[in-house]
Order: sequence, then structure tokens, then C-alpha cells
Amino acid sequence: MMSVDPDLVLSVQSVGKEYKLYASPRARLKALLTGRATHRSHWALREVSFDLRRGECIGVIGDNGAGKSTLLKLLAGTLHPSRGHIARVGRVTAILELGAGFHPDFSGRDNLYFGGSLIGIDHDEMVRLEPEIVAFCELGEALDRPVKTYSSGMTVRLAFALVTAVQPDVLIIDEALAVGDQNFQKKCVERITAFRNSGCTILFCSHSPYHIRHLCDRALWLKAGRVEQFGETEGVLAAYDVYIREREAAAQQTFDAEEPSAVVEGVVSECSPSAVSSARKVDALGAGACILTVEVADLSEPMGDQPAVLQGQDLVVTITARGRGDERPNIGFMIEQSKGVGITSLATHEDGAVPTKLGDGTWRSVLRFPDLPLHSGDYVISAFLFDETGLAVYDEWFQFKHFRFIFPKPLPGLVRLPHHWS
Ligand SMILES: Nc1ncnc2c1ncn2[C@@H]1O[C@H](COP(=O)(O)OP(=O)(O)OP(=O)(O)O)[C@@H](O)[C@H]1O
Repeated sequence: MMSVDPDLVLSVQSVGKEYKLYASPRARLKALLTGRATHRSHWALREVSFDLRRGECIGVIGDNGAGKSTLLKLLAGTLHPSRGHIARVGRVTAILELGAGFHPDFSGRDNLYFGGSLIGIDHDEMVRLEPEIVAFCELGEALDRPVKTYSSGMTVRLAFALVTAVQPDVLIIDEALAVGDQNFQKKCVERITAFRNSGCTILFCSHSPYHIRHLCDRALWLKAGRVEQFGETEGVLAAYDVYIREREAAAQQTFDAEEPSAVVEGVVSECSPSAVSSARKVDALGAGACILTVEVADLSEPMGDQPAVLQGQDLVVTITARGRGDERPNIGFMIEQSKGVGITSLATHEDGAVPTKLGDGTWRSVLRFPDLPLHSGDYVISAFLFDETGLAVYDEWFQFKHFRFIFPKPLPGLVRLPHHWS
């Protein structure tokens, strides 16, 4: 069946996965011994079908509990489907639950041989690969200490270096990359990009539409265990976005009695603004790359629970950041309604713009919206710092400042679009 198309590396046909839920471990044992079913059944996946061709990069999206991890584990072969069929070609490597297979009492180095044997790297090949893995994971002397003494970040380094030591035909990545420090995340992204450029097929599960958009040709949206959409990335992400907004709007209606959002001071500085939502941020602490200041010109002082008001009709934002080494970073910016929809997202790398290097080695971009084309309302802004490729997010100040904008003419609607009358 797989030989029909020589480029097919993975074929998933009508796959379903049932988890059996027992009231207690004793009930499970009883079911095993008597053969009588005493479980409740939960189908985490139903009728999932799709094909993957050589060199494609597919992003898997969906709500919590939609079945993404289950699907990835089935593809990696660590779980078996209850229904349907999965066919694979070549070496399939999964970056899932990194480090779960290590033996805690063995040293990191011994675990390379032990873990390597589990993923098909024999002793002789490991002898050849070891120096490269050791250099990549940068664990130094800790490599000869037992893994049980490692921090989770150290375990992830070792595991990532091991599982990606040999380029696979298919690489399966769970949200594993959300862990680890800034420096290491960048190395991971670079290695994955290099695999991608040399024809490796990648299946990538993430809660970050940004990464899916930048890395993937196609996206698979799972909803309550079924494939809701599978196709070209932008179309699927757009549909998913509409779904999320509708769901949030419905949640907002039931939640509307909530207190007004806090207003943050005009300039927040030195890498750790108290109002940062750090959900997707890599590591803004320590000596890494980070946003230093974000200044919004012409804002009044906030009054009580009322946000600061933009005094003019131009919005001018100056973002200063510390980069990493000699690398030129990229800077992003987003405006959203305080309670409602996103309005615009911009980034230097998307616009072909370049942050300016200042005398002290920091970087700065000034973003100007002349005659801000918004109608009156309350808005919230976010600033982002990316690496030079725009793939690794070094820092984000998410929804860190609310402001009110007053457009002199009270018109309905949200924005003034470029237009002409004739
Ligand atoms: N071992 C298990 N036993 C029973 N139910 C499970 C098990 N693992 C997952 N589930 C259930 O299966 C469903 C799918 O879970 P899964 O972890 O695949 O979702 P997900 O899309 O990866 O979620 P998240 O984004 O939160 O990681 C969920 O309802 C979950 O509670």
C-alpha cells in the first residue's frame, strides 16, 4: 500500500484510540483476570486518516484534550491504535516526553548508550556519535553524574541531543521545545530547520500558531478526537482562529462581571515586567536576550481604573532590547482590543525592517502609526523579541499595556481602512 507512492512516508487510515477507564486498579486487575469488561471507554481519537509525504512539515493544532499527544504517540509507535492502521517508512524519531526512557542511576554518558540502543543506535555507532552529542548538549562534567541529579532542563538537553543525533526520515515533535533555556531552544530550532531543509518529514504539535505558520506547509486541526480540517496551513489556522474567537466570545459573555484589567506604568524595564504573561516566553531572565523597555509616546497618566489616554492621533512605540551575542534580533508588536479581537501584528522580519544597534550594544526599533486608523476604544499592546530568523521567541511582553484612544468622530466600527470615494 505504501509502495504505490514512493514519496509516502506515513499513512494513517481510520485510526481510533480507546482509553479504558477503570474505577480503581483493583477493577482493572479484575477485568484482566475475569476477562469481563468493567471499564468506561473513552475514545481519544476517532476515524483519523491522512498521509504524509517526504519533506513535508505538518503542524498539529487543537484544544487541550483534543487528542494531539495521543496521535503523536501512535505515530511514534509508543501507543497502538485500537482501530485502523498506521504505516511508516524509514527511521521515525520522536521528541516526546524527553528523557522518560533514561535510567536515573546511570550517568548521562551511560544513558546515551542505554537510550541509544532503545532507538536503534548500536554501540559502535554511538562511539562514533558520542563527541557530537556531548558537544551539542553542553553538559560538561555533569555528563558523568547520575541522571537523577540533573535538572529537568539538563535532562531535556541530553535527550534532545541523543534523539536528534541521527537525521530521521520522520521527526515527531511534541511541545518539548517549550522547555530549556533560550540558548538551547535556539539550537533545537536550528537543528530542526536543518533537518527540514535536507528533506526530513516533520510532524509538529504546538499551541503556537506563530511557529506552525513559519515551519509548516500543512496543518491538521484535531477537535474532540476527530480531524476537523487538514490542508494548507493558512486556511486551517484561519478557520481555527475563527473557532477560538467564537469560543472566547461565548466564554466572555458568561464571564462579563469580571473586574477591569490592571493598568501598567508607562515604561517598564529590565527584562522582567511584572505584567508579562510568560506562557510562551523562552527565558527572559539572566543574561539572555530580552526586551528592556517599551515606551509609548504621548500617553496620559492612568486615572483610577481608567487606562492611560493617547493624547495625539499618532501611535509611536519605541522598543529597546538586548540581543544575543552578535546576532541581530527581530522585534514584533501587536495591538488588540482590550476585550475583543486582535487588530494587527507586525514584526521587523516580516516587514524587511532592521532594528538599529545602539552604542551600548542594545537594539532599538521605533514603530510609528501615523494618524492611527482606529476608532475610539480601549486597546492593549504586546511586544516580542525574536532571533534573527524570526523562529525562536526570546521574550514577550504580552498584553502589558492598556490604553484608550479617542478618535474625534464617533463612527461605528473598529478601524478606518484605506479607501477613496469617487
Ligand atoms: N492514558 C490515558 N488514559 C485515559 N485517558 C487519557 C489518557 N491519555 C489521554 N487521555 C484522554 O484522551 C484525550 C486526549 O488527550 P491528549 O493528551 O491526546 O490531548 P492533547 O490534545 O494532547 O491535549 P493537550 O493539548 O492538553 O496536551 C483527553 O480527554 C485525555 O484526558
